[in-house]
Amino acid sequence: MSPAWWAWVATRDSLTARLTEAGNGRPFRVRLLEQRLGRPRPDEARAMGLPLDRMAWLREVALCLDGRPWVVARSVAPLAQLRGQRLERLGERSLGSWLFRQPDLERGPIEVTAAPAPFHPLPGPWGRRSVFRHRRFAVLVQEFFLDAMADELQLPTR
Ligand SMILES: C=C(O[C@@H]1C=C(C(=O)O)C=C[C@H]1O)C(=O)O
Repeated sequence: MSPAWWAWVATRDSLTARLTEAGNGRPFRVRLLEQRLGRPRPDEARAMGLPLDRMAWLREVALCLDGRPWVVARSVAPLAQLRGQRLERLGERSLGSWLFRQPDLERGPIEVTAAPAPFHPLPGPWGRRSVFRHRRFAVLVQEFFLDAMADELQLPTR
């Protein structure tokens, strides 16, 4: 991985904040693609140490700068660990800006993949995911960086 992409893929603070900054005045927007209850994919259940038959709150968004998707993200929060959080009310507000305001937030190790997003057709160089926990609430956040972002920021292809 090029150092320029590593700086994005390895960042452990809010991607929402970083994208807004990198957008350099371009309007940032979270576009809600899907929000529903359902079963996580088997690899997602494994990443969270969750039995395969458990239901979760699933959310898919595109993080857009000036209307163009730069990142697509899918988040999975097991129902049993929602602890009364009203995540369905987030709508087009960023999950990140809520998450990073939570006290005692812990972020697990970041897993990286060169495979494309399994839930979205737009191509991109890298994907990553990690589990956030605060108290007993847990959410797996998976983010795939898109070619459009590489174009706009003149990043290397990989
Ligand atoms: C975890 C973050 O939240 C971002 C916002 C998301 C959303 O609104 O659904 C999803 C994943 C992230 O790309 C972050 O900003 O780092």
